[in-house]
Amino acid sequence: MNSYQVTILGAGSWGTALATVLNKNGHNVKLWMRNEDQKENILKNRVNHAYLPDVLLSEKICPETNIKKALKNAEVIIIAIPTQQIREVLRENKSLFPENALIINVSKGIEKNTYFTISQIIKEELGSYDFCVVSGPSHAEEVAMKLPTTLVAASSRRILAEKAQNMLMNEYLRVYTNPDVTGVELAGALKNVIAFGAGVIDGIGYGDNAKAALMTRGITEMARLGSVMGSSLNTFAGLSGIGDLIVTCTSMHSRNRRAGILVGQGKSMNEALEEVGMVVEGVSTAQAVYELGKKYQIDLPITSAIYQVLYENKNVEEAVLHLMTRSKKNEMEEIVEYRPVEWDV
Ligand SMILES: NC(=O)C1=CN([C@@H]2O[C@H](COP(=O)(O)OP(=O)(O)OC[C@H]3O[C@@H](n4cnc5c(N)ncnc54)[C@H](O)[C@@H]3O)[C@@H](O)[C@H]2O)C=CC1
Ligand SMILES: O=C(CO)COP(=O)(O)O
Repeated sequence: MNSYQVTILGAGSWGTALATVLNKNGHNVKLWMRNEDQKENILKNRVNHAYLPDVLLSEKICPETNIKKALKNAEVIIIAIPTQQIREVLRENKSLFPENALIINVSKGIEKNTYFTISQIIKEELGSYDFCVVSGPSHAEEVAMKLPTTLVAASSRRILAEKAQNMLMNEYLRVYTNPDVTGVELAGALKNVIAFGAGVIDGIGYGDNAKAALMTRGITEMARLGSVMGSSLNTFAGLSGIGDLIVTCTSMHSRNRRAGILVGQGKSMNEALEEVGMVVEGVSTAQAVYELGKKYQIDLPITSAIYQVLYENKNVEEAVLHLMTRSKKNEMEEIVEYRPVEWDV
C-alpha cells in the first residue's frame, strides 16, 4: 500500500481519531492545531485531553501549530475544522496548500449566509483541487477505539474516491466509494439538523414513536432537498444518509443530539452549546437549510420547526403540535426523483 504525507487540519475529536487510523495504516501524519498547550500536552502525554481523553496517540503522529510547517510537502490534506471556520482558514493560508495535494473534507455542515457546501467553499477559496468528501456513521470516540465502522468516500473522479478508500480502509474501518459529491455533502450536513431535533424529542420526553417519525420524515426531507440540488436518492439511502442519521439520532456520543436534549429540557441554545463544549454543526446548518428550502421553494417542515425553536424562540410543544396538525398528506405523493449520478472520469 502507498504511504502518504498527510496533514490533518483541525485537532478536535474527528481529526484526532482519523490521525490514529491513518497512522495505523502506515501514513505519515501531521495534526495541525492552533493551541500551543494542546500541542505540548500531546507531545508530553500522547493524549488529546480536551477531545479524546481516553485514547493514547502514537509518537509517530506529529502535532503542529505552525500551519506553514504542517502543510509543507503535504500530499493529502484532511479538513476537520468546524464548517463556519473553514473559509477563513483556507483564505488566510491559501498560498501554503501544495498544488497537487488531494483535499479530503470530513467536516459536515453548510456555510451560513452563502449556503455553500464545503466543496464549494474550497473551490471558491483555493480554486480547482483534487477533492473528495468522506462521511458516514462514524463517531470519533468509537473509531478511536477501533470499533467496526463504515464510511463513504465521494468524488467526481473514481480514482480519487478509491485513493481515499485505500488510505482509510482497514480491518475495523470499511470504506465505500460514491460519485455523488453533492449528495454525500448534503446528507452529512442535513442529518445534523434532524439529529438535533431527535435530541429535543428525547429531552422533552415525547417518546420513541415521535423519534421514529422524526427520523423517517427527516430522511424524506433530506432527500427532497438533495434531489432538487442534483443528488441521487440512493445516496440518502446509504451510509452518509440514513446510516449517519441513525447513529446521530440515537447515540449519546452525538453532540447534535446532546445539544437537542438540553434544549428539550428547557435550556437556551447558548447554554446547550456551552455545556456540550464541542462543535454542534446542526445549529448553524439549520439556518442555512431553512434558507435553502426557501430558495428552492420546497417544503421542509421539520427543519423549519427546528429553525423556529432555535432562532425564533418558538416553544417546542407548539412546534411539534404544528407539525402534527399540518394538512393531511399521502405518503406516496412524495416525488423524489431517482437520479443516477455518474463518475466524471
Ligand atoms: N466528532 C465526530 O465524531 C465527527 C465529527 N465530524 C465532523 O467533523 C468536524 C469537526 O468535528 P469535531 O472534530 O467533532 O469537532 P470538535 O469540536 O471536537 O473540534 C473542532 C476542532 O476545530 C478547531 N477549530 C475551531 N475553529 C478553528 C479554526 N478557525 N482554525 C483551526 N481550528 C479550529 C478546534 O480548536 C477543535 O480542535 C465537524 O464538521 C463534525 O460535524 C464528522 C464525523 C465524526
Ligand atoms: O457525524 C457524526 C457521526 O457520524 C458526529 O455527529 P455529532 O457532531 O452530532 O457528534
